[in-house]
Amino acid sequence: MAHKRREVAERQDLVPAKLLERSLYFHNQPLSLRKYLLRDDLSGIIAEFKRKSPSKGWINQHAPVERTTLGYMQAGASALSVLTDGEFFGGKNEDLTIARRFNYCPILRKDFVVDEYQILEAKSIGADAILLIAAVLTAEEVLRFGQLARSLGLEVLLEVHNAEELTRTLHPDAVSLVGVNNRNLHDFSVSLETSKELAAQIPQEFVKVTESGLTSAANILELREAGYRGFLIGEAFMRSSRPEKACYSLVQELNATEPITLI
Ligand SMILES: O=P(O)(O)OC[C@@H](O)[C@@H](O)c1c[nH]c2ccccc12
Repeated sequence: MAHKRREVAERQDLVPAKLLERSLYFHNQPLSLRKYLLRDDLSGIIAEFKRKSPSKGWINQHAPVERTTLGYMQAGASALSVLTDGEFFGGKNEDLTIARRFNYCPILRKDFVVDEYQILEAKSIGADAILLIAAVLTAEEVLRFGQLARSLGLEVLLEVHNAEELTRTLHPDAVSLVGVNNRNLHDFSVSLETSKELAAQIPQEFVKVTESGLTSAANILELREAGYRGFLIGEAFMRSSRPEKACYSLVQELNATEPITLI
């Protein structure tokens, strides 16, 4: 997080917050991730563009962001998640601006938010929603960052790993979706049980998203049963040389079990 703070300070030297804030006036009304996930004619899949990760190293160095994100949406994803962190995930802000230019759908900006400036930045690059990670934030920060995001029309997905993080940081004035991360931050192991166990503790008013380690239609159906409406999937798609095709196959697999064909 110290690295993130330095990076934000450098960017703020280039474009001061006041200047960035004034430019936001010209931006379009964001799309609601909540609403897209609650539609029952869509898959609920949030397809992620991620080149590398701390647990796996490089996952995909070559897939172009234009073709991949456009392909994800054509395949039947409900929304996109784009990593903009460079150090650990090989992303950049430009990846999100490109995804924005090519797609009409909610886009989640995935980064480590430690400063208000990053929220102005998220809006300025065309995001519709931001991620706040409970494990690295205080309850006061979640509230402050969440309210700023809301005032800009951005939705907040609060990421938690356990009940302690959930009860400590969940604030209805700041958060509209809760994401349960199945990946253990300490040893990177994944268990879908994490999502199953926490589901009942998340109040109804929040849209539930399950994150990490999802690989099959069976995983999605199982977690939908448990109350989840959003399914964040990165690696299972990105490890293919054509991530959008992997997404298409998963949606087809899901369609085979659905009474209606998902669009
Ligand atoms: O690649 P996976 O196992 O499908 O996981 C996607 C997503 O959940 C993961 O990238 C993620 C979840 N929370 C994060 C916070 C920061 C960066 C990345 C993440």
